Amino acid sequence: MPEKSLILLVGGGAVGAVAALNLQLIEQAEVTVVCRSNYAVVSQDGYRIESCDHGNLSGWKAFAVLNHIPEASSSQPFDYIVCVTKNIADVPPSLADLIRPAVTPGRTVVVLIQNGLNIEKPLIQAFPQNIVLSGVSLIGANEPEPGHIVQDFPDTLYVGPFRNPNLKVEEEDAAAKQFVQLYSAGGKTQCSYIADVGWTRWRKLVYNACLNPICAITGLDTGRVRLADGAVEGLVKPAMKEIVAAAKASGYELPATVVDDMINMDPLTMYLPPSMLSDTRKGNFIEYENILGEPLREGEKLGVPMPTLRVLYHLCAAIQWKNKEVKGFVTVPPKGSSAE
Ligand SMILES: NC(=O)C1=CN([C@@H]2O[C@H](COP(=O)(O)OP(=O)(O)OC[C@H]3O[C@@H](n4cnc5c(N)ncnc54)[C@H](OP(=O)(O)O)[C@@H]3O)[C@@H](O)[C@H]2O)C=CC1
Ligand SMILES: CC(C)(CO)C(=O)C(=O)O
Repeated sequence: MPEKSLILLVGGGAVGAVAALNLQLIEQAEVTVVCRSNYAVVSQDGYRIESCDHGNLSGWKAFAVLNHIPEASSSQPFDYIVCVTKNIADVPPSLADLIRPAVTPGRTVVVLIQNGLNIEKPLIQAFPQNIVLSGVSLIGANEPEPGHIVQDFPDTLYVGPFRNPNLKVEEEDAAAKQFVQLYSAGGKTQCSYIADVGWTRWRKLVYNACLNPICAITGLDTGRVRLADGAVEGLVKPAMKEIVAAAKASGYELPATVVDDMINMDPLTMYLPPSMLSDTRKGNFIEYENILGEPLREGEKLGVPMPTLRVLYHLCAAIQWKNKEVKGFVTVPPKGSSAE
């Protein structure tokens, strides 16, 4: 019997719960899930999962559930820390600070199953001797109430290494392939190794940088955006074409059909709420800096005009600010005071 991989999965929400389930399916891995708002229900009753890949499960439990990040153990270090939180770059703590106590330098492989661009940079800077892997997920999953996970769209995960100049390419590739093997072992999901992480991320951004903010701002799911008067021609396609142009300027040629492919990716009548819409509906912070801000900054730096995305970016920034005020991260001068 090969030894089990010790996995800490941080962020036991919609995608994290399904990832934990996949990783623990055939007991090659011992998965400890770190939860926050759903900790009480998940630790007590387990997850209730309605999944197009796994069927209906009631009371599913990972090996362990925690409400804090554990300290790394010298005798039993984590082989992987799989990060499936929303990556909110403009709200502390940073992901690197969050997971730091559990990371064993030079040993733990950090896996980012998160949307967005340049998300690896702070992690490689914080953990220069650790391999950092990219996980680009095409799942459609939500958590309508704590511990209740609904997965409508099959889990397809593309894994590859973010290149860290301090490490050997062969070791990074081997770690990515090993993780693919672990994730796929249960046979319920599509998980593949993809060497070109940049291309995979830019391709996914054609969807996320455009539909996530448009849905979050309008309150419409992707089916309704497709039905709404003029939204696809006037908003979605112009935004997507700006991402395609920014990708090209960054050295990534995307397929000619990518805009239509992304618009039609989920069936219209699935009425899929992208993760950013789920967040605005719950009053959560949104991942707009990594999903929208970073590709916008990359594109504009290279001289690509991106007027649609710039407007979407500022609308998202205003939504984020509204939530920061609600949650006490910013305060406003008292009404009627002379402050500017
Ligand atoms: N949902 C989807 O269909 C898809 C999502 N993605 C990406 O996957 C990532 C995860 O998304 P998703 O699963 O939807 O997000 P969720 O909000 O459903 O889950 C994130 C989980 O992380 C928890 N969390 C956040 N911060 C901490 C912390 N400091 N300590 C412990 N737990 C924490 C959250 O807790 P709390 O509830 O307290 O906030 C929540 O349970 C994102 O990057 C998203 O863009 C990619 C493809 C599809
Ligand atoms: C595109 C989608 C729905 C999953 O593939 C996603 O990435 C999200 O909800 O953020």
